[in-house]
Parts: sequence; structure tokens; C-alpha cells
Amino acid sequence: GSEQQNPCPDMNHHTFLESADPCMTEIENLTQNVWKSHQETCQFHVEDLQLLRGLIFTREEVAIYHQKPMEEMWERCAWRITEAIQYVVEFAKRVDGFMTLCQNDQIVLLKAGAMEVILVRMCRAFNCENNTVFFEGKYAGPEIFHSLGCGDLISSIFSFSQALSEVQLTEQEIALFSALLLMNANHPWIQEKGKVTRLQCDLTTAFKQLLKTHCREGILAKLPSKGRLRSLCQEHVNRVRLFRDSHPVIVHTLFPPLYQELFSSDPDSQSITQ
Ligand SMILES: N#Cc1cc2c(cc1C(F)(C(F)(F)F)C(F)(F)F)CC[C@H]1N(C(=O)[C@H]3CC[C@H](C(=O)O)CC3)CC[C@@]21S(=O)(=O)c1ccc(F)cc1
Repeated sequence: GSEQQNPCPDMNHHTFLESADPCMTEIENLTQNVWKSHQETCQFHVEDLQLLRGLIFTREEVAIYHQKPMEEMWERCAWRITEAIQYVVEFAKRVDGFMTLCQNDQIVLLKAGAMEVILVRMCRAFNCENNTVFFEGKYAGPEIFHSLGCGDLISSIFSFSQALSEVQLTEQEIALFSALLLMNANHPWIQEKGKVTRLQCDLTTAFKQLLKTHCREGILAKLPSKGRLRSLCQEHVNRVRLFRDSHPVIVHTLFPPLYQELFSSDPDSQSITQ
């Protein structure tokens, strides 16, 4: 009879949608919102980064970078990471729910997670075929960062990007993974733990739902562990502090304020979400 065709005979089409599991559409809306926020706040579109892979620094250009003093190279990278941080701040502000958090929690989450999001975003600008990354207009191998004087950190950044690019994350996966890296309710300084936990759990549901829909659950085992990302970022912070302590004047005059706040030690430095 008609019951077989229509499992809920007493509901016509539109009431069925309204009575469908609301959190399902909420989760789908959240996925769309995070994906859109990511697309709007990346510095480069992944298609452009792919197209530019043919543009690689020549040996002569690399030699010029090697002649640059350490301070200049640090200042160049500092500006670039400050720029990247500003884009990540904008990403966070566009993720549904983030702006409902109190100012303190927004700052704590960004200070703890911005660098991790930048490292995940970096894998879009990384070419694992020749171990190069997009930097200042062309693709460069690790040797171009030689004058920074932190070869081990650079090689760990490159091997991290190598491992992550093998997962071949889609933009949607990068978007949701990035949002999850930021929404970490377990951070000790969080004041409204409940609100961040709710955001974290909705984003986890959205991420799991996305992976399930695209039969991509297998990547969960290949994603960098929280510990791996955290230790890499901690290594960054230590290096930057090391450089800052040995070049106080440079850092306080030339380094962008946002960079100093992000890498500064005191956890309650003023807001970075102006
Ligand atoms: N100052 C710096 C610094 C700056 C950067 C990184 C690390 C550091 C430190 F690791 C250092 F210096 F020690 F190497 C630091 F400081 F964090 F410790 C990694 C993310 C990079 N980055 C990107 O890859 C962007 C991310 C966003 C993406 C997009 O939105 O499309 C475009 C590409 C932004 C800054 C940048 S970089 O390009 O200067 C760079 C520097 C070293 C390196 F080995 C590779 C790249």
C-alpha cells in the first residue's frame, strides 16, 4: 500500500524536513560555514599554489638569500607569519560560535592554536615532489632558510609538511581540521569551558560526518597527533625567543607586534583580535 512508498504517511514533504533531526542540518550548516570561512581567509587559493609549482628559485637566487644577514631573514619570515596569523584570526572570527566566546577565550584559543593552523595551511603551499614550499613568490627548498640559523627546526617543518601532504587533505578537511585545532576546550586558561566544549563537539561531529560521507575515515590515523603539532610549535616558539633574546633591539623595533604577542611568554598579553 501507500505506506510502503511513504514511510511517514501523515507528514507531507516540507513538515518532514522540519521534523528531520535538527542537529543534522545544524551540523551541515556548520560544515558549510567553516569551509566558506577557510576559503575566504586563506592567503592563496590552492589552485594558484598548484599552478605556481613550476616557479622555483634558481641557484643564484638561493645564493642571494644565503648572503642575507640572519636578522633580515628573521624579519622577512616574521612579517610573513604575522600576515598568516592575521588571516587565521579572521578565519576564527568567521567560524560560527567563535565570536560568542568571551574575549579572553578567543585570545587564549588563538595564541595556542594559530601556529598549528598555519602549519596545516602550509601543506597547501608545499610541493612534496621536490620538497619545496611557496615563499616570497616562488617555491623554495629548506636551504633557502639557511641564514635563519635553525636548520633542525626548518627540517622538522619540511618533514611535517611532507607527511601531511601525503594525506592529500581536501580544502573542506583542512577547514574543519583547522577549526578543530583552534577550538581546544582543554586549554587551562579557558574561562567558559562549556561553550568551547560545545563548539569543539559540534566541529568533531561535522568533521566525522564529512569523513564518513566521503569514505575518508582512514585519514584520521594519518593526521598529525596533537602532541606532534604542539611540540613543533613549541620548538618554533623557543627558537623565536632564542632569536629575540639574542637580538632584543631588532625584535622590539622591527618585528610586527602581532608576532611578538603570539610568541611572547605572558599568557594574558593584550588582544590579538582587534
Ligand atoms: N618567523 C617565522 C616562520 C614563518 C613561517 C613558518 C615558520 C616560521 C618559524 F618556524 C621559523 F622562522 F622558525 F621558521 C617560526 F618563526 F614560527 F618559528 C612556517 C609557516 C610559513 N608560512 C606559510 O607557509 C603560509 C601559511 C598560510 C598559507 C595560506 O594561507 O595560503 C600560505 C603559506 C607563513 C610564514 C612561514 S614562512 O613562509 O615564512 C616559512 C618559514 C620557514 C619555513 F621553513 C617555511 C616557510
